[in-house]
Amino acid sequence: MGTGGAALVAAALAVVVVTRLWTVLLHLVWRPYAVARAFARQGVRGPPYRVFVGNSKEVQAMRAATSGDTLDLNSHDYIPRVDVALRQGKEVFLAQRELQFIAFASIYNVRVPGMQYVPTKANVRRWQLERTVRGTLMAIIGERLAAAKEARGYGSDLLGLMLEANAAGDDGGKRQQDMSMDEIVDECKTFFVAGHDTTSHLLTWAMFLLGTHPEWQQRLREEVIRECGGAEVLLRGDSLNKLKLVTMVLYETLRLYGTLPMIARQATADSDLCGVKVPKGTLLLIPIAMLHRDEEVWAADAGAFNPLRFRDGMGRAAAHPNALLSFSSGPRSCIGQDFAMLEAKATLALILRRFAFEVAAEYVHAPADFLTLQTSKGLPVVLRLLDPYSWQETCCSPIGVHLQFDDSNCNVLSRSPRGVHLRRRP
Ligand code: HEM
Repeated sequence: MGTGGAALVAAALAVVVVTRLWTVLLHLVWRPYAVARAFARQGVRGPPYRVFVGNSKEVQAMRAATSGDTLDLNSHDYIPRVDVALRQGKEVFLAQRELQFIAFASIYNVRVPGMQYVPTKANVRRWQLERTVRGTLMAIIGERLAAAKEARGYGSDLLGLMLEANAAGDDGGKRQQDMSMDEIVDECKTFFVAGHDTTSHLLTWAMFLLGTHPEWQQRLREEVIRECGGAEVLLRGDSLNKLKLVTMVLYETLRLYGTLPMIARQATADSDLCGVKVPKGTLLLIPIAMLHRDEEVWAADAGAFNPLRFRDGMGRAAAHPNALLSFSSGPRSCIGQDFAMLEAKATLALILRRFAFEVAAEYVHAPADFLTLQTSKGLPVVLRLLDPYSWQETCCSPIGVHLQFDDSNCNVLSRSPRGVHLRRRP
């Protein structure tokens, strides 16, 4: 290559480097400061932004400071434990009563652009897991495609419908509803994650609340037996739909211990949120758990377990009909909410018909936010078998169980005079 060629390559490289540098500066310096200034002018303030780390360090320090705290069993105020940034936001929120939302420009982990491509230990593990997930899903899809070739069809479930949409795209003309294989794999991943942990945590927290409120547990048991019959009767969808008290308890569980304590939305255009100007691209964190404890919306007993607030339905439980945000709201709300509620009702009905239960003494009440709201060390409960005729406790010894609602994650920890102990696999 001549001198001219080398100069050309160097110039091209320089253009690429300068463009990249400009983008990095824009994202890491100019934009965060501009957004923080824009919000500050409107009265929404937080700790000052620092290049690269934002407010992550403050958030991490505050989370670390509260991680050892445990709560009283009657306290449902885990906000300071799981999101101390929200507590700080609450101060801003309260100080600026006229404002209707809190904006956070910080995220917990520092995100350096391009870092996701660096083979760090965590990234290598992530890549491995992604390969495994994709491989497993593609194997399932492969079986369906093979079955379809034998003219047995794609199946009538969600995967079958998506594969049909994929095949429809094979005839050349692309339609809006056609799906690529990558889109199908992504949808499957979403459903695996969104459809499993969420319901299992809802059930765990419902068991916690019923285990600490025996009077409600008994009311629910009576309702289940009245509407669905005893343990020997098969559960039916129509009888599950009649379980009003169970539904009320599940809503109250979702309010106090909703699986997703916070969701995020990005402004796709410059917007006006109740008088606060939100610039395009701003990431807004919606602190669901905190909103669910707002006394102006949920009444003075917002911090207490009171399923009766839902006696006239979800829409009338609070000052705003859409106040319960556990499944989010609007066009991107949870697609599986009816299914989740039915699943939870059926599981609770099965348990309530067979067992009386209480939270074991060794339980540590320290809800933790690992993307979903979880118990820190499982939920040890003591189950007492009920006599199927009298609904009284039998004379069998109680069984101590670590509940996880996921048998693939449980194993027998020990057998003790009190029964079998199960614990989550590491
Ligand atoms: C108690 C159980 C559940 C809770 C609390 C819950 C909560 C939520 C929330 C809050 C969202 C919105 C997330 C966001 O916008 O960032 C969501 C979305 C979603 N959920 Fe659920 N969910 C539950 C169960 C399920 C189940 C059982 C399924 C599937 C069978 C499911 C599938 C989905 C899907 C696919 C989305 C994404 C919808 C979209 O983006 O358009 N969820 N869920």
